[in-house]
Amino acid sequence: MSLYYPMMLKIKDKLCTVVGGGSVAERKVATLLEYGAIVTVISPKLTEGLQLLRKKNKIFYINKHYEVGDLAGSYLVYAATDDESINKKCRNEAEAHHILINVGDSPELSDFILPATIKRGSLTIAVSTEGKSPALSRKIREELESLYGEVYSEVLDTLGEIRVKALEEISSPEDRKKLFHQLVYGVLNETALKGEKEELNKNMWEVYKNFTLKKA
Ligand SMILES: C[C@@]1(CC(=O)O)c2cc3[nH]c(cc4nc(cc5[nH]c(cc(n2)[C@H]1CCC(=O)O)[C@@](C)(CC(=O)O)[C@@H]5CCC(=O)O)C(CC(=O)O)=C4CCC(=O)O)c(CCC(=O)O)c3CC(=O)O
Ligand SMILES: NC(=O)C1=CN([C@@H]2O[C@H](COP(=O)(O)OP(=O)(O)OC[C@H]3O[C@@H](n4cnc5c(N)ncnc54)[C@H](O)[C@@H]3O)[C@@H](O)[C@H]2O)C=CC1
Repeated sequence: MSLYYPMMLKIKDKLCTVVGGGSVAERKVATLLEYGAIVTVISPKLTEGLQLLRKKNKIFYINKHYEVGDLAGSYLVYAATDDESINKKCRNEAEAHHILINVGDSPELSDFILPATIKRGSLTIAVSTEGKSPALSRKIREELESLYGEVYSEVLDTLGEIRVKALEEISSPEDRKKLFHQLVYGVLNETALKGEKEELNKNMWEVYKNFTLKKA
């Protein structure tokens, strides 16, 4: 049985707290900001990277050691100090108030863990090992990166546009499914993906046109 339930979480404008100001905290802060969270860091020390974010007003900073009560109002928390007992205290407070927490030194104590991810526009590919081997997650991420290149960002936008149009213009769900499979399995072969993006977009729309003509 899987211990961690995979899902995509919206954290834009949510209050997220990171306890600790080291390199692990810095990495976690970076992803939180990337996804639009409002980030507070609690730590007596900050890395240079975090100090820079503070100067640019990208994060709120509370210069102190963690104390029980500091997590009040948080939606999500990272306990990323180098002190196991402090991380556990954070875990206890979060648990008591139903706040989602990731404990940097303990997948077991974490409500959620981070996968290794690839972003290509709207496409996200995530790899996780239930915390058994972050190094393997990283290796698989690197392998998938060359398989799913930047071109997928545009491909996906076009697929999305075609899908919106198809939902309006093709009434049968069976037919729509056939079309989407033709697009995904047929047009997106290796040679097409290595060619010109314009050509690929044109071909996808061509498939759509031919499909609707045949059905008309
Ligand atoms: C449980 C988890 C908690 C969490 O969510 O943070 C966790 C925990 C720990 N990682 C540790 C070490 C390393 N972490 C990495 C890399 C990444 N770690 C990430 C996630 C996770 N790490 C979660 C589980 C992910 C899963 O299920 O697979 C990635 C995928 C995503 C990210 O962090 O954003 C990112 C790759 C990003 C990328 O490149 O794509 C490397 C590799 C490297 O740097 O080359 C090493 C050194 C090699 C090694 O240890 O494998 C240690 C210290 C162990 C020690 O003390 O020795 C702990 C603590 C522990 O295990 O107790
Ligand atoms: N999840 C992951 O991907 C990884 C997790 N780790 C684990 O994460 C932890 C942190 O690692 P690093 O960032 O490298 O450590 P670090 O030593 O660089 O940073 C620790 C930070 O915690 C702060 N801190 C210490 N006591 C505190 C307290 N009472 N309240 C608030 N802040 C406090 C320190 O000021 C410092 O900024 C370690 O336990 C390590 O095992 C390590 C590597 C990867």
